[in-house]
Amino acid sequence: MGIYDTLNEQQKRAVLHTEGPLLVLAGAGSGKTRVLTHRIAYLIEEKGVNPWNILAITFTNKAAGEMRERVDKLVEFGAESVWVSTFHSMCVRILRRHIGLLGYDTNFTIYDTDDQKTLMKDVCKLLKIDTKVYKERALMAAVSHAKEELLTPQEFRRRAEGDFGRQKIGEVYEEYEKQLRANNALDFDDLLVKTVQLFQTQKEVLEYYQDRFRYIMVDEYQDTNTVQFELVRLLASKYRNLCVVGDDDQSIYKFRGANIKNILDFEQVFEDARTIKLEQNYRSTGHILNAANAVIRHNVGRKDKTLWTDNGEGEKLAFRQFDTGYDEAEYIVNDIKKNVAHGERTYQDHAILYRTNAQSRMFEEKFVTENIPYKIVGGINFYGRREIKDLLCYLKTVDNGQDDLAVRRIVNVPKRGIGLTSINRVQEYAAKREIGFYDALKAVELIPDIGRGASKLESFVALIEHFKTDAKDMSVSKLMEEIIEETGYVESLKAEGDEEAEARIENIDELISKIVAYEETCEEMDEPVTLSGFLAEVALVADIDSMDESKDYVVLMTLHSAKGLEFPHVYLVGLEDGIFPSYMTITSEDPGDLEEERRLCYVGITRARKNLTLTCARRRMIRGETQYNRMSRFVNEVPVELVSTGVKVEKLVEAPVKNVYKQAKQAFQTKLYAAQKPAKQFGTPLGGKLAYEAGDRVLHGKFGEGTVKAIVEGGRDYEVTVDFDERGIKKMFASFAKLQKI
Ligand SMILES: Nc1ncnc2c1ncn2[C@@H]1O[C@H](COP(=O)(O)OP(=O)(O)OP(=O)(O)O)[C@@H](O)[C@H]1O
Ligand SMILES: [Mg+2]
Repeated sequence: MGIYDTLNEQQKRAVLHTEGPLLVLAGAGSGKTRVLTHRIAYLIEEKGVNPWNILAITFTNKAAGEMRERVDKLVEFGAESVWVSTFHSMCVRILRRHIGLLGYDTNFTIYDTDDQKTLMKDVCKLLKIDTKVYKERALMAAVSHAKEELLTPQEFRRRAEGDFGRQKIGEVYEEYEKQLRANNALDFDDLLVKTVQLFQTQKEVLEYYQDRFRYIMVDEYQDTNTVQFELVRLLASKYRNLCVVGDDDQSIYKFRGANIKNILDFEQVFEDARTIKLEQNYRSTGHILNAANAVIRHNVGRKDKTLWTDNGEGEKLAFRQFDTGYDEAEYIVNDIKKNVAHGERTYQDHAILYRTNAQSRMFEEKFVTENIPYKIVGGINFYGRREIKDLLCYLKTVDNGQDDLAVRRIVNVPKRGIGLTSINRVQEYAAKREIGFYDALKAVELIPDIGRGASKLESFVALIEHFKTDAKDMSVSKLMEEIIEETGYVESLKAEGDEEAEARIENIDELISKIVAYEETCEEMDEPVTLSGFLAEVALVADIDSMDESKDYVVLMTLHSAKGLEFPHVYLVGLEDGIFPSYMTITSEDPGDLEEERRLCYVGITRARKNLTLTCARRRMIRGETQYNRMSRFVNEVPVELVSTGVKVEKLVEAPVKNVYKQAKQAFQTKLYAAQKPAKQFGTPLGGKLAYEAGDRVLHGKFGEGTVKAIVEGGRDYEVTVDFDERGIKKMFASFAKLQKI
């Protein structure tokens, strides 16, 4: 039996222990996730378990995807019937079927953080809450925390008796819930809470899923919170075949309610649970592992365990301290360039990990000027961008007119002369009649004092209704293109004279690529393509999912997002007291906070397989001010003999520019532009005359002087290729490029 031979003794024991509760508690890179995938294979192939009866829960969609891939490789038949899922997507799937039993519509909307914030603002306004005293963000966190702890608004208020501040929060929580429900919407926490409620109140549903999921596995168990634990407990309580794997040293989500007690109490909750420890690390070199062990040993509240490896010592860790954050970024980008130029590594072998998203900017700028492909995971989240949100709100409105926030966002976007006064009148009317915003719009003739605004609102409704009709027999991508076309969205971007219009249009194109990809996956999986399905998927894409392994680029992300992943070369940056560990944790009265920060450092170090570079800067600009920071205490905790601190940077060799991604995108764009009806042109109308031609010297605002190489008709506009003296060859649309003949 080939595949099980690659497991060590303890791993094998964990794989073979299939009946009854099992806890695998082990350090980073010891093969916990690998045990889970092999266990799934073993259950199916050796124990004859129906794949349909297996549920594997992971933390991120990315991890779920990887696990799915590994299982597909190991299992010959039936792998696709195994549910490999995150908590959230599992809950969405269940709720889409059964939430009717809780009085919701099955096409409920999922609110992301931005939507939640807008809603919270509304709630505060309605309750006349002073948002200087009660900040929206803090209120959102309080509500979220209550949900993680499975506290209803009523229970929350009961517990808050006698505490004026908490009472106020309780009121907010109650109203917030009311509004969500009125909009037929759930926030992220609700996905879990409602599923637990469903299981608690609907015995048959619970039993159905208990029978369905006879074998349950949970990865990254140390980061489950109360509601997640409850969900797993309910599902597993009938057959008790539950295997959880985790590492108490990697618990990094306390701020999100993760409860380390879930790991420590596992043996109590599930009596007769077996515990298996894994001690051999297969991921990293000896030096990297020793550094990780040395750092984590400074935490007091932990079960001691030491990992070993027979991978050999490997190279020493590199440590570099720079004058500024800029120098730090420059060094790292050049280092990566050098590694790639030497043919030792590809771009995707490198990951830059930082404490907070804001730290990405400096690196981004450097990557852009060096023309190195990179990807930010999280941070400037694609789906957080204005144009993407606008278009998604159109889709949401077409799908489910009950989402007031979505409708309000687009009612005058692009501008169609609908004023705030009209919108407020509609809003008031809706509130008074206790109906949705869109329903009020549909009855606009009944709204008093609406006056001249009425006809514009009516045509907005007509437009949406027209899309709704079309949506019935149109693919999602076609629908999206139609919406873009008929609302004149792109044209309006252009007309705004927004400097970023070109980037925004690229984003829109990217959204369409995303929709097409969704449709293709559905086809492959033989699942129906639906607008609700697409929106649910989008709502679920944790930031981490913007990472796509098939493309070659450097990955930048926060330490939190890096959990469970591995890279040949990792850069841990911004290692300064005040940044990492953060200022908050240094000054906190609770020493537990610093320990959590140290666990985060342990997670970071253990992502590296072969090379680990630690960097910091003496001074850096933060929120416009220069800060002088000491080297992080975590660096000091790494034994000095494991570290090399060479100061000289080798001479750089130019890396070959390999930009497959851009090329693919350009090809797509050309296709998309060509597909659009020429009647809706914007930009330099084709057939119009440009002031220059191929061979001419031209000047560009940003790229300087260059020579025009080619001019091609690109559907809506001329596509001009220019060889810039300083910046090389670039393709651009004539109307955006604003080239001047010189
Ligand atoms: N017995 C083994 N033989 C060879 N390689 C192994 C073995 N066990 C694990 N590995 C490899 O070691 C690496 C780490 O494994 P895995 O990701 O499963 O560890 P983990 O314990 O889940 O780590 P983390 O705590 O970071 O999530 C992977 O590349 C995996 O393929
Ligand atoms: Mg893992």
